[in-house]
Amino acid sequence: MDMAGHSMIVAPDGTVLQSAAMEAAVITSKLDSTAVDEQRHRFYPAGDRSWLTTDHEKVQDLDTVAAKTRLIRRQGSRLAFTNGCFDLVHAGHVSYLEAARRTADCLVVGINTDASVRSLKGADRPVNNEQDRARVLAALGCVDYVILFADPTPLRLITTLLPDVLVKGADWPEAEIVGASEVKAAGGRVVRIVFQHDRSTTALIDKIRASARAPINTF
Ligand SMILES: Nc1ncnc2c1ncn2[C@@H]1O[C@H](COP(=O)(O)OP(=O)(O)OP(=O)(O)O)[C@@H](O)[C@H]1O
Ligand SMILES: O=P(O)(O)O[C@@H]1O[C@H]([C@H](O)CO)[C@@H](O)[C@H](O)[C@@H]1O
Repeated sequence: MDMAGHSMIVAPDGTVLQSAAMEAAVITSKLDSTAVDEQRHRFYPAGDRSWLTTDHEKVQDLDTVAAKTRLIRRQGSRLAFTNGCFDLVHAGHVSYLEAARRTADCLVVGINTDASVRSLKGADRPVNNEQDRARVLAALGCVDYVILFADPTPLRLITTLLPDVLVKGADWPEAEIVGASEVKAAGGRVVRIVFQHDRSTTALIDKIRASARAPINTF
C-alpha cells in the first residue's frame, strides 16, 4: 500500500497498525485473524449480535453497578435510576421503564426483595419472587442494570449512585420520592412519569381472584 505523510493503517477500534514516514513508501501490516474476528463482532452489528448484554449479566449488586456506571459516566453518559416492586409486570411498567430510559443513556432499576415487598404491600405479596421479577425486568431492552434491595426504601442505592435523573411514576408526589433531595443537591433532576396505561398489579390480582370465584360457564 503506497502511503506517505504520516498516513496510517488503523484497525476499526482505533489501534494504529502501521504508519508511514514523510516520504512515499509501501507499508504493510500483518492482520491478526483473531483480532479481526473479535472486531467484526464488535463493529459489525448485523453479525451474531454477541455484543447484546444477556439478561443475567444485568442483575448485579450495588458495588458492581456503581463501578460499571462510574466508567460510562466518565465517558459522558448520563445515568437514570428508578425503583419499584414490579411484581406482575404489565404494560404500564413497560411504558414507564421505556420513558425512564429515554431520560438518560443508561437505566438502573432497583427492585425490592420479597421481604421488602411484603413489608410494603402485605403478606400475600409478591406473587412473583425476587429472582423472577429481576429476570423479567432484565429482559427489557430499555433496562441496563437491575439491583435487588432489601431496605424499606432505595435511599442507599440512590445516594451511592447519585444518578443524573431519578425517575418515579406520577402516582408519587415529588415530596414523597425517596432520594429526590439528595439527587437534586448533587446536581441531578427528578422526573415523574405520567401513566399511559391504567394498569396496576393489584388490579390484575383482583381480576384473577374474581375470575377464580366466578361460576364456570356450563353449556
Ligand atoms: N400503569 C402504570 N403506568 C406507568 N407507571 C406505572 C404504572 N403502574 C405503576 N407504575 C410505576 O411503576 C413503578 C413500580 O410500581 P409498582 O410495582 O408498585 O406497580 P403497581 O402496578 O402500582 O403495583 P401495585 O398495584 O402492587 O402497587 C413505580 O414507579 C410506579 O410509579
Ligand atoms: O413499586 P412502588 O411501590 O412504586 O415502589 C416503592 O417506591 C418507593 C418510592 O421510591 C418512594 O419514593 C420505595 O421507597 C419503596 O421501597 C418501593 O420501591
